[in-house]
Amino acid sequence: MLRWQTAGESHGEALVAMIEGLPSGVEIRTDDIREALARRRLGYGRGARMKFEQDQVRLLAGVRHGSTLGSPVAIEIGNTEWPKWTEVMSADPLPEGVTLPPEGRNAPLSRPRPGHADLTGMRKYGFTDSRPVLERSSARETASRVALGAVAAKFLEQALGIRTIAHVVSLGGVHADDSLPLPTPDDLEALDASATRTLDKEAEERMKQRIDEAKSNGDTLGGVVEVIAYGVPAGLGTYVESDRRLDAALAGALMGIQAIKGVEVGDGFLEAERPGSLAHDEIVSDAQGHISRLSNRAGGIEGGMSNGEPIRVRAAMKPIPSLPRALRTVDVLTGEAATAINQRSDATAVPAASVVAEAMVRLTLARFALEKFGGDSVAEVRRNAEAYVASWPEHLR
Ligand SMILES: Cc1cc2nc3c(=O)[nH]c(=O)nc-3n(C[C@H](O)[C@H](O)[C@H](O)COP(=O)(O)O)c2cc1C
Ligand SMILES: C=C(O[C@@H]1CC(C(=O)O)=C[C@@H](OP(=O)(O)O)[C@H]1O)C(=O)O
Repeated sequence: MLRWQTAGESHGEALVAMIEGLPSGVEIRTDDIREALARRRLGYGRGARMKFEQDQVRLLAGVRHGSTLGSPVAIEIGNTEWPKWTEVMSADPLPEGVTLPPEGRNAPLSRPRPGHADLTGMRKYGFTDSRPVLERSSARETASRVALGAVAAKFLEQALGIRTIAHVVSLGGVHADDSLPLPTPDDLEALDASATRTLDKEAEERMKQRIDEAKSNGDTLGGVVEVIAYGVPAGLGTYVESDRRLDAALAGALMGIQAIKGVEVGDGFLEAERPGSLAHDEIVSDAQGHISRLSNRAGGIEGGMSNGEPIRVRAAMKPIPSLPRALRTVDVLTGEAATAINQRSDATAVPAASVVAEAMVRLTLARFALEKFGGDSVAEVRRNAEAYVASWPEHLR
């Protein structure tokens, strides 16, 4: 089974990510990971840190001469801010006699921020300061998952021809025109060039205006992102047990991203409002006698299995909870009313969240594809997948 794990604090020395269970022969370069990480840093409304934080990537293990070995892949992403944080975040006790002045970045954070893990994290782990909580609950961690997603993407494409794309469908209540054609992986350059990762230029201008307004009001914005996966063969996941459903796994993977509060598969919540006659994807036989669909409202998943249509999932992100216009809280040291600490922060990170969501979809599809097809080398996975499809009667392929 494909497994992955990450470690690292937001202002620690580095993030570390591992993925185990990939076959040999996946071609991957440090630059592929670097590019994915650069994409996550961009986006209109990102805060100051993203302007100077450079992700220093090292492929530490599992890859030789640009190709995976079948052994665990380990990736390190160094924090360029580390020199400023070495003492505050030192793993070892500070040398005898060295104490940090209780100001600046050393100041105890006793005013938990609503909308963050701060308050409950302090109670749960026994801290009187939210620093140890925010260091790991911060979305800095998503850089590790994007790095892993870049590796999964190479596997999916090389073994199975699966490609993904992610975009922003709404930001701060401004919706991109949903009658526009869905983006495909060929739109990646255009999406990279877009400040809000949307192909609707007119909506983009309004989104940017909305972000500017929010910023000048000391406020923040959320939005909705969508990931589409093309070329996924029918039959990943299963209806036979709930915990093996592909839709459930994708929903869990997306909900596991910081600040994601809702997930839709296909037309999702809109489906609940439609009559059955307008909610499903009718099956027809085309001119060549091949089975096909008249629509894809299901988002490529029926019965917990991919059905061969593009997979389409959406995630709703809440507004960034660290507001310049600070929210009310209580100082846990004095019990007195206070306003939440507000360090520099993003006005919105919805474009970045689309990149993170894509990484989670890639990882989840890679896990399900390996479960279905197995194989210790890319060539073996490919052979298994081809034999599987070839086993269907001609008209079902
Ligand atoms: C890519 C990304 C960037 C984020 N940047 C910030 C930020 O700069 N400031 C902030 O307060 N929250 C930021 N967040 C959101 C917090 O990490 C998130 O709201 C917090 O972890 C609590 O969310 P939860 O209740 O869903 O875990 C970001 C989230 C993501 C996905
Ligand atoms: C560092 C990243 O995002 C951070 C996510 C984040 C949060 O609270 O989630 C808060 C901010 O960090 P800081 O408080 O150090 O400015 C963001 O910059 C990143 O995405 O790489």
